[in-house]
Amino acid sequence: MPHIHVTCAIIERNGLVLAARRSALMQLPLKWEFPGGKIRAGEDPGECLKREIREELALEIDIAGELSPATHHYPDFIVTLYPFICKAKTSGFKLAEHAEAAWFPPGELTGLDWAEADLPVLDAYLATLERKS
Ligand SMILES: Nc1nc2c([nH]c(=O)n2[C@H]2C[C@H](O)[C@@H](COP(=O)(O)OP(=O)(O)OP(=O)(O)O)O2)c(=O)[nH]1
Repeated sequence: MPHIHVTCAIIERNGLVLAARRSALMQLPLKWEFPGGKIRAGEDPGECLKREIREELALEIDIAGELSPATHHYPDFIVTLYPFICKAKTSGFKLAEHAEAAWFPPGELTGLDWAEADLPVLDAYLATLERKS
């Protein structure tokens, strides 16, 4: 069973969070995710994430923190997500791969149809916001 290692970005700006919807042609079609991608051999995870976000959304980010990695078993592969909390330098983005992306108030994120691996990541992120409030 393949095991892939994927960085993903929880990108904040002005109290909103960016979520992206996978295209119909991608694996896990039309599921919502935190954008990111596979870590290349020898690549620093933070650099991987900045590269992926630039490629997929033409967005520049700063990394502000990270959450614990989360491993999920899909029927045909295993993924470990490495989630980073990021700040976007600008609000505008340009879709290169995703079906759509949008800025959401954190409280609306749970209503999206997430890739299953993201559910514990989303819970952990929302818990960090609870602790801050
Ligand atoms: N980017 C991302 N991928 C996720 C998340 N949750 C989740 O299960 N995945 C899965 C979907 C994909 O099978 C895999 C990531 O692959 P990808 O296609 O986004 O990565 P990539 O851009 O490096 O792909 P590629 O260059 O090989 O086409 O991880 C998530 O929040 N973000």
